[in-house]
Amino acid sequence: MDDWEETENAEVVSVISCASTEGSREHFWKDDSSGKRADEKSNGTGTITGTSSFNQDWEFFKNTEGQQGGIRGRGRGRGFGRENRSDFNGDSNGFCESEFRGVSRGGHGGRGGRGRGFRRGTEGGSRGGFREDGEQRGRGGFRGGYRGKGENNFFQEKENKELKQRDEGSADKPKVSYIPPALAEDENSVFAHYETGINFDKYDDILVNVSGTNPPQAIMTFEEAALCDSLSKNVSRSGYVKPTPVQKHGIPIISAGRDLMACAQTGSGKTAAFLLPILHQLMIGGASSSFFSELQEPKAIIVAPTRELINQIFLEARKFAYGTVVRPVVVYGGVSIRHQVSDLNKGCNVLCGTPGRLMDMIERGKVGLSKVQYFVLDEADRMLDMGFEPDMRRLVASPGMPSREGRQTLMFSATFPEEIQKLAADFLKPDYLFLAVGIVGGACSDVEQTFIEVGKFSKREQLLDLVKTCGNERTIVFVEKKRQADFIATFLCQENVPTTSIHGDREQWQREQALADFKYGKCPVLVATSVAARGLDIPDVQHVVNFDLPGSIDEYVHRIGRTGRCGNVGRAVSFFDTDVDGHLSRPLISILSKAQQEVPPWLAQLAFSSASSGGNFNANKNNFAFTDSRKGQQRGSSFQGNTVQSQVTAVLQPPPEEEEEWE
Ligand SMILES: Nc1ncnc2c1ncn2[C@@H]1O[C@H](COP(=O)(O)OP(=O)(O)OP(=O)(O)O)[C@@H](O)[C@H]1O
Repeated sequence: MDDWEETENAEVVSVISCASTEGSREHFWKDDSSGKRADEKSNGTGTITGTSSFNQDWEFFKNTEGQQGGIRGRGRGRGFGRENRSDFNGDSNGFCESEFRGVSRGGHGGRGGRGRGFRRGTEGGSRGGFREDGEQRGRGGFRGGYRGKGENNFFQEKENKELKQRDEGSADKPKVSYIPPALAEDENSVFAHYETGINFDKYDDILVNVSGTNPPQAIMTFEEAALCDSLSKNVSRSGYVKPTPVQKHGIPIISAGRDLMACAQTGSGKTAAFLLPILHQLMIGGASSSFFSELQEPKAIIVAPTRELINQIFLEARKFAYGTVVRPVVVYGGVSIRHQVSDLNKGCNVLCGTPGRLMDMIERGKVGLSKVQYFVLDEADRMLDMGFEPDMRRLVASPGMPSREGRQTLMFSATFPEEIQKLAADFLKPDYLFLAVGIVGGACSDVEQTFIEVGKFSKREQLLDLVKTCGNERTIVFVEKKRQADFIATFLCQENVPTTSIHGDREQWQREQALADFKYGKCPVLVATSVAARGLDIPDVQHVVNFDLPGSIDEYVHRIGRTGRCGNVGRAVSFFDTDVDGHLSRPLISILSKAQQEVPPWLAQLAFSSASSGGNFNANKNNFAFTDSRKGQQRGSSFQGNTVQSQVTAVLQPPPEEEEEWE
């Protein structure tokens, strides 16, 4: 059943987070009135400090409570909305029951991002009415065919008017007023990091392939990268002693001005691989931005598919640019646009954004593209799949954006399906380099993968057993549906397992709160949809549980990559329901064997029987690739370096209907 087809009388339970079995929610909030969260002082390893969003959230909640009520009432949407009130005013005991239950019906669905007509309660409001941001625009009204000149003006005026209205809010559409807490500026907070793990040095043994003409020589040390002084200092302060393979090869390629498509396993330092050479160039080029100008013209644009990920990239950029003239800025949905515009106006050399909000800023005339030298797509295969490809095409076709010859385009991911590689070629110069560290699309070998054959009705009990044995170790539980995320989180809370949840139907402040509660140990279990599958670098995540396996093998690789990062080891346990997950048996076996891990006999049997019965196995179509897609087309051409993997095949499934709304 689709998320939106909730039966009229179903009681919907939603979760903010359940952090302690002592005292009430009210107590929980009041305790932190000092402005600092008790839990933020330590992450259990003593290395992380951070700024609290707690009091601000509370203020936000108080300020918007009326609005949240006000946005309900249209459409069939049904409410999760009361969750907030029951959370904060709820009675003090039995927090699981009183805090997380709340039913609201008749929600104002707002206008769904992708043309869905209705949504549930508060969530509905947040996707519709609460969003005055670019996502909706990106996904809705600005698409379409050619417009004549006059028509363009007409549309432009109409769009400007709409933007203005949205920005100012209107009676039935409250504007997004959430302002994230100010970031801590002190050095310790900026450079907080976790330690590399015991397997960090094993990165050196990974096979690396660079294909394309004249690749520059790899560096072996950061000194060889000859980064400018301040950047070099910031690299050391970040605890980086030696570069990872993707950095050893990626940094000189980018510094040589080449376009790049880079594929390296999860958690192996791709972010720094693109940030360091870009920041270096901007620093030596005497980056200047127009302070307090209404039009900012960044030299680098970085896009990523989710708000949390782009924010993380921004924080990395801010860290490396610390104490220099380079000013990174981040824009993403769910946050007050005015707040972001005023931040932008203070100057911007590197702009990090989710596609919707970024396009919004461009269309509002706040961001000009004519000075763009670097265009970076992180999680590039996601940015170019069906969901985002039109946005990316629109972005590169936007007025002022230099053509691919006039800019440097850089793409990074842990997975690069062949179809996407072909598509990506439209954005890259023809002589781009393809860098493969290890097996393209392969899972991180530091993650021990286990599978449990389980029917859908016993998953909950199995999960409970699992998380109870994990104690306080940090665990991410992935589910397919947003509603399921709330149900499972509530279930675990009721079983006294401090749990929170993150998914695309939660307000931005709730998402940030959930991540903070998870990061700083208040809730060691985070139940998440695929919105948290890619890129998130959360310290000390020891376990990933796939309560539901994802529809695609690539998504599986990204999900389990939330643990076992940067040389640390981790565990992934997946519930395998033969009724629904059968199509994954073959690609999973392939992933397991490439990571040199044991294949459970029942999984091998299943894969074998599905292949011998004809199944939908298609030997010619991989849904994850192992090499530079140009090789097959241009045998005998000038490509250098040969990727060796080839024999593994996978089942090509039609992409599952996407439930999560992306940024
Ligand atoms: N050379 C290095 N030395 C020490 N730590 C590093 C180094 N490079 C990166 N890291 C750290 O490793 C962690 C993972 O890096 P990063 O998030 O860039 O991985 P990624 O390859 O982008 O992963 P994903 O595919 O999941 O997006 C981060 O905490 C980062 O600061």
